[in-house]
Amino acid sequence: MREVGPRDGLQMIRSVMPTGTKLRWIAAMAEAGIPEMEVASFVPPAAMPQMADATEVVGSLRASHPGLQVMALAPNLRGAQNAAAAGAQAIVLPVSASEAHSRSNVRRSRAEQVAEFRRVVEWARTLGAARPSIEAGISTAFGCSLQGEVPEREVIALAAELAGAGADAVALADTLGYASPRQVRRLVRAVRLELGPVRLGNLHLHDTMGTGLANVLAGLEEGVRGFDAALGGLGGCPFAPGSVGNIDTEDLVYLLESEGFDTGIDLAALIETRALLQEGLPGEVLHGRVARAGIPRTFHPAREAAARPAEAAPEAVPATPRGTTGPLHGIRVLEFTHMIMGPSCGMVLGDLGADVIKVEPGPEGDNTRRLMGAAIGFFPSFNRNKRSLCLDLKRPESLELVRRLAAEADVVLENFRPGAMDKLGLGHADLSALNPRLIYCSCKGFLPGPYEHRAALDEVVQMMGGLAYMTGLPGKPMRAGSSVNDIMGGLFGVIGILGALREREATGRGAHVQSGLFETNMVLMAQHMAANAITGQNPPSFGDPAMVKPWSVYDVFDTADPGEQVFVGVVTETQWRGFCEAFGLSDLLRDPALATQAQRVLDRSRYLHRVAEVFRRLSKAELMARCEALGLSFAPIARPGDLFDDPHLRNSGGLLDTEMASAEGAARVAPGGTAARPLAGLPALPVAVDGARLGLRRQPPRSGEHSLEIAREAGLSEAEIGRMAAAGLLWAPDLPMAAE
Ligand SMILES: CC(C)(COP(=O)([O-])OP(=O)([O-])OC[C@H]1O[C@@H](n2cnc3c(N)ncnc32)[C@H](O)[C@@H]1OP(=O)([O-])[O-])[C@@H](O)C(=O)NCCC(=O)NCCSC(=O)C[C@@](C)(O)CC(=O)[O-]
Repeated sequence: MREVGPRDGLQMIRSVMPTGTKLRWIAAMAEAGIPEMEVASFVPPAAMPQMADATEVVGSLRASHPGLQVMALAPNLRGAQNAAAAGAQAIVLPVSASEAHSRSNVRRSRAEQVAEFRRVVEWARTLGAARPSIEAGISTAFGCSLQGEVPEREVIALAAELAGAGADAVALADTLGYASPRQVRRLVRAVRLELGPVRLGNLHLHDTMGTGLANVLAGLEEGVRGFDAALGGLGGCPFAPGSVGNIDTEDLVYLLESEGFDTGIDLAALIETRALLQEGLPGEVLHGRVARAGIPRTFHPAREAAARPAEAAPEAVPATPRGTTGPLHGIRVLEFTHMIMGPSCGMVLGDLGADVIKVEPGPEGDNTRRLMGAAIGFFPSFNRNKRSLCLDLKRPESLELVRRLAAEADVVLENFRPGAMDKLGLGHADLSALNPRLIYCSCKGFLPGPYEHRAALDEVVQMMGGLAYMTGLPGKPMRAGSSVNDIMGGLFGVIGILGALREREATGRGAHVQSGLFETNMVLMAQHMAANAITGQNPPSFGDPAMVKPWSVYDVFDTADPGEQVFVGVVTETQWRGFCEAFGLSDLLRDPALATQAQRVLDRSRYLHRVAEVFRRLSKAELMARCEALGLSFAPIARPGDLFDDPHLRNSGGLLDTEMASAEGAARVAPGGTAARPLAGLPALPVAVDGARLGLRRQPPRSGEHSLEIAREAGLSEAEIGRMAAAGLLWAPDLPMAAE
């Protein structure tokens, strides 16, 4: 919070405030907690008699308020030198984006004022460590009453030029108060991208059109954390006709505190300082809604609200249960995917609360819906919590809608063949040029390198990446029984996206995230590569009887129930003792050849057949109950169909009741055309946050189920949507299909 009333506010008032009253007013505001203030303007007193006491004001405040950041405005080198001599810790030099305003305000062209700014920076450098910081304030950044529109690209270029000239910060000023929140978002975003977050200075807003506080919110959303304001809403630029008051400091404090930002300012004490302002400016009308209405009893400063126990909080909207909105609520993902790797990445983002739009070819949608055999379950497993938009991307007329969506999206996600998205005009270069904040995630077979042009499947990378060797029998490589790399590759994509989202908060810039199937498999192989490096040998595979199991008991055993097996693990000395005693094998404890785990591991044949005999006499249920009572690790050998009834999964929110209708391949398996289970509990994400699981907000969509609502949200008129549908560019189940 920077108070600019003593400078921007007073320069618009004809009467001159007595220096003594001014100093008392500024002191009172500082004591109310205002941390920094523009207290004067170093201009010729003849031009602005209100500022004739600038040197005295700055000098006196530096002496009386060492904790206050004392700042001043100076239009030129001479003013900056005077300000520094008086003791100003920071100097703001105005540089107009509007040529006409520049000539009216500082009687120089914009280029001449930039040159003046350079001179100021160069002079300041000669002062060494004690120099004041030099800020550039870009006036009329959002429009000008003299010139009219101020092109955004000129403001961005000016900001870059001033930063390049050595500005410590570059602030954006809406001198006329014409800005809208949308304009603030765009310009702040672009300038921040150009300068980085550190050198983006304050947002200086006026409230001419009543949009001041709305613009503050837009700035906050774009990461701005410094705002100028004037007590009593005074202010304006005498050289920009039509310029009226700054946003009001008291109202801004009310807004920021209510939004949870701790300004460190005592609002009541601040409002009291209006009396001193009024005393110095008798007859002047002061603005400000909070001061007029009084601070409501419902107001709780951020620090106080944070310290209040939850039950004492005002009747709060009940916290939205996690899983209803989720931590990625507000993030928009545009997904172009098929199979597993891309869809699983999008589903995790959707589970975390993002709005995921899956763009599918029409009218039948993603081919994955119609896969058969072992792939029959792919679609419903990896496409919940998404909306479906059916578009023909091969026709350039469709691309306008996709571009509109990409311009507003946070994330684009794709897993097509290398180069396929570029061919469509939707590659990273195309879309990031459209939306520099975009995070573009490509899930591919291989990361950049010699193999990057290759297509890949999970099985391919399991074979070439050693996993099939490690899983199979000697001479019989075997892939893992699930698409481990596809799913994990999608997850690594999510991790990259989350990192890029976090980084974007600081830089304002998106990123190209890439995730590779082969490289994912290599994460799984690290332990075996390390084993090879240590022993000098390839480890035997898990299917190889020669593999040395590192524990006393770590095997699958038959039980008395025909065909039913149980895995049991005995992995510590304590477990071994308890196990032998409980199962009538105490003699093994007395055998000196089996005294340590290291001995047992090398001589398992000496006792494992005894263990197997004992277990074969017990039912599956009895064996598991005894293992559970003993605290041993054990597991039944489950098949997929057993898992729907697993009591732990069922009673812990671990299964999400998912419609199977999107698995269209099922119609060809089950006679009669219906899947065996129209609704099935499929696994939720394996994480709980504060004890809650992430849930199902949307069933896997029908193809094109949300085409209409998405097209409308993107701003297409009904007529445009109708034309696209008639031309066979866009499909929705409730629209008449295009003529074949
Ligand atoms: C999987 C492959 C090999 C298939 O490779 P592919 O068959 O060559 O297909 P594609 O995915 O590259 O191309 C899709 C085509 O559809 C088009 N298209 C797309 N959307 C639209 C639309 N809306 N409207 C109109 N057209 C559309 C798109 O433009 C493109 O057109 P083309 O360039 O061929 O003319 C490849 O995609 C790839 O390498 N992807 C990256 C790596 C990857 O994801 N691999 C894993 C996929 S396999 C999997 O997930 C399951 C599996 C098999 O691994 C399971 C297991 O083994 O356990």
